[in-house]
Amino acid sequence: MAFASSLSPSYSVPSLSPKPRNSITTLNKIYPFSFLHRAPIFRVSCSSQLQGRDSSNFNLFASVNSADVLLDDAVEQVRVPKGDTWSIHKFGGTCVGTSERIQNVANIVVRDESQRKLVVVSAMSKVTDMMYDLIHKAQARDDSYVTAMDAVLEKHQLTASDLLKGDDLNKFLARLHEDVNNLKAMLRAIYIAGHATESFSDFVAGHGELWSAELLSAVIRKSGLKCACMDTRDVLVVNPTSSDQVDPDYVESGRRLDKWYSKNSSDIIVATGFIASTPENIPTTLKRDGSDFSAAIMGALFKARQVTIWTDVDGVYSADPRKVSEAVVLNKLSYQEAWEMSYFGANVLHPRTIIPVMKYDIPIVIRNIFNLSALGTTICRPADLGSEDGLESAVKGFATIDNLALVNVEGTGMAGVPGTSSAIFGAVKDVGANVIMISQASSEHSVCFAVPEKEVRAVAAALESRFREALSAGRLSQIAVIPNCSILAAVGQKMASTPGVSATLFNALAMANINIRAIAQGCSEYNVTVVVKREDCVKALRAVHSRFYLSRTAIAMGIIGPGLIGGTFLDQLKEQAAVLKEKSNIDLRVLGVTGSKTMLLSDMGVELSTWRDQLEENGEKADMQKFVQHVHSNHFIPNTVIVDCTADSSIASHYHEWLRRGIHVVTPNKKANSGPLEQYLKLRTLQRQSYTHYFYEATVGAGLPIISTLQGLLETGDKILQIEGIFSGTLSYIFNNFEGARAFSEVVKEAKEAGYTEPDPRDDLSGTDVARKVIILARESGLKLELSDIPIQSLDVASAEEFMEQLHKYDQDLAKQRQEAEATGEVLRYVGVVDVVNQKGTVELRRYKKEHPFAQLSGSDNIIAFSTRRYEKQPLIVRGPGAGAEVTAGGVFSDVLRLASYLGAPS
Ligand SMILES: NC(=O)C1=CN([C@@H]2O[C@H](COP(=O)(O)OP(=O)(O)OC[C@H]3O[C@@H](n4cnc5c(N)ncnc54)[C@H](OP(=O)(O)O)[C@@H]3O)[C@@H](O)[C@H]2O)C=CC1
Ligand SMILES: N[C@@H](CC=O)C(=O)O
Ligand code: NA
Repeated sequence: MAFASSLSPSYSVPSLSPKPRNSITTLNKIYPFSFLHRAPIFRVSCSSQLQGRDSSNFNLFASVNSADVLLDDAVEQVRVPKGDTWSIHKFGGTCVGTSERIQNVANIVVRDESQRKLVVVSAMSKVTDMMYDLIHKAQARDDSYVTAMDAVLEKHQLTASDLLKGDDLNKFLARLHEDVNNLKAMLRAIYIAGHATESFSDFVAGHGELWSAELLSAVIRKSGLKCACMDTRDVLVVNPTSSDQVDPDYVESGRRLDKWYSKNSSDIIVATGFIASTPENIPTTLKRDGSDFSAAIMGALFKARQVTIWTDVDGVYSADPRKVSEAVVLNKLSYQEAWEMSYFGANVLHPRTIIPVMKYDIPIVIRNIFNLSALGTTICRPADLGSEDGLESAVKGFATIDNLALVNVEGTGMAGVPGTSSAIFGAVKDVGANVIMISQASSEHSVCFAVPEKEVRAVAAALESRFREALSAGRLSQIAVIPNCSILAAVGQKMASTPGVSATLFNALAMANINIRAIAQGCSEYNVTVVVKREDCVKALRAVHSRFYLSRTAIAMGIIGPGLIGGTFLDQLKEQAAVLKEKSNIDLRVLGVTGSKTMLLSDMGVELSTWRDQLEENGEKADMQKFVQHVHSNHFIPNTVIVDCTADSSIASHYHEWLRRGIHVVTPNKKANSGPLEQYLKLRTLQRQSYTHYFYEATVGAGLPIISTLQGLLETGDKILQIEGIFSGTLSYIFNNFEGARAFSEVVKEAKEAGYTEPDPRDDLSGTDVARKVIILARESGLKLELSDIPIQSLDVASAEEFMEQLHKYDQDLAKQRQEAEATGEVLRYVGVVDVVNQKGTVELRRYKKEHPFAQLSGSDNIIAFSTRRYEKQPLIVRGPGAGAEVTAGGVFSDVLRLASYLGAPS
């Protein structure tokens, strides 16, 4: 028979009768978790349904122990040359997807300088799916299986014609045709029966591997090297288990390997991945990730130097790079770390593929076939991890699982009642649900566990039915379902021995304003698992990733109002950003800049030396919603701050919403804190209740420490009596320079040109700006005042421009007032007073003796005197320039750095 001759003569036709199940029974057995290399810790392997997402992982540990002995025996027995001489490579379907790629694989194998090489190869990409499709079609009595078979034939014919010539090509094509004819006959039988057994399917599907192995070995032989092709069904013997897995029969496989090698001895072997046979010689497969498993088993049987798994990614990432664009490729992972990462959904090796090589400390290297310059990730024993990584790598990676629900079973009747957990999880098992994590506080008042969202309804119903009596008797108070949850797991070998890792993790989550719904940490300490709201999951992942892998503190910034202050702030940031990153580990990224008409958005950070040109040339139409959305969520940095450098009340009215969304706000804009009292109080209440920060130092005295001084006094229990001062840089400048024959209007223009005035200078000259500052300080001191409670003179001019043009009208009146003051040895000063004792605020033009500190100012100086219970006789005085681009932008900048330090940056 053609297919029999193309395979090993020892094969029997797949049997239609049920196969004997010969799995290793490990349930309900206590076994030491021996490979931890630590004090003995015992894990209890209970019912597989209760343990986790892929419950078989846990039982694997038990299998290791039983299989250990067998593997040892097998390896002992194998007489083929073993040890450091062999290197194992595994190439997946995409690596051999085209003729060029197969040639590339052959080149890699030839270049490998190891003395002996065994190459495990998968079917060409898509071929396994095509083969299963043939079977489905035949089963469904769909005639098109014939043309589908021809398509598979053509694919391999074309590939072979590209790669081989002459005899080599003819030999391959002859075999291919023979196989296809046999497969057609077999598919015909399936078509007639309308049914295919699992072994029939496995037999048909496995041809993809046979053909790619034949092709690759022929291509390697082209380079003059001897290369044998191994049909692994002649060697690998496995026992299917009940959980859609197989257990290798190492002893029998070793025996068959010896037999095979005695006939096919070669220093290069290309072996089929994925396929194997049962002890009865019935073709089967190694199931999911089968080719990786084939490579690992071969690695163990040959006691290889290394197993290299070739794939299309640079290695194992510290987090899913689709979710965290700054995820890094990990150089090294321990077997246990790789295990945990894969368990939590990272695209690493399936745990079972690690077991055989782990037994002999054989490193597995994950490499990218499309990027040979990437060194890949080495998965090895903990002792080989090295210590070059430092403290931060106590956590190696983060993984997430979405679409979960938490179930919380709560009640006083649970405490001290043996069997409660068993009853809960027994009910869960009965509905076939898979428990992903469990958490129970030691008070025993509640047990909380996570299950896939799609299973939670059945779980809740089962629990309600199981505990109906307890619920009605009040022994259980509730069975609550918390939907829309995700799991975030931090994985790392060194977590066990590094204090403070959990604290750092939880702190990063708190700083990103993420609420943790449940926590679990197994005693292995290889992972800490938290449950968060699904909508927070990516943000949480980015927050913890950035905390452990990026700078200590990464902050995404959105700058609104790149005018005088905003622009100067961006320039200061440009000068200082690198120093901050290097010295203080603070990464400030401006992801957006917006004015009222145009905005500039960037995913990785606006180039700070060219932002003005970029905004002008590439700016898009300003859209505040899009701007905030971009800065806050469309990136990899967990912390966001919006820096509002406008004087706009409508921008200020967004602060509440931004803070509520976890966006920090820094601003020199006085509108929010001097606007309607009710909104102000709402804002401050929200700020105090959350971990979101709102800093506004530059609203009073520009960069001078006025707000922080007042807050310091109040927080340390001092009692404010009065705050009196010259709060306007503009007016200070004007009165400091309004001397001799100079016109008032001329001095005002100078103040405007120096950048001291408000965007609308009428605010300065009318006293409104000072009144706003008085209100800000009054409210900070606890007074509930509105701006309208402070009488100021209103100016009756249509626009700021018109006002500046008509300034000369004020010259005469002010010149007169000044002369009157001078005549009595006094100067004019515009002062603001917060009278905390009498709960009122005032602004007015006052006269001061020339010796008075308020008369000693120069330039745009502000001077603010705090009279308090502690500073009653001599007030605490802060003095210095209180307006201007550099000092104000500096004040804004230092608020941003204060935020960074609140978010964990070193102080
Ligand atoms: N100058 C100083 O010494 C001090 C100033 N301050 C405060 O700093 C803030 C900025 O002042 P300054 O830089 O001098 O003012 P500018 O007029 O120079 O800049 C204001 C900026 O805000 C932008 N803007 C205005 N409205 C909006 C809006 N609705 N949406 C987006 N952007 C908007 C403007 O953009 P566009 O041009 O596109 O309209 C402009 O870029 C003010 O609140 C001021 O009180 C505080 C302390 C001292
Ligand atoms: N225009 C203001 C600027 C600071 O708040 C002033 O003159 O003080
Ligand atoms: Na200030």
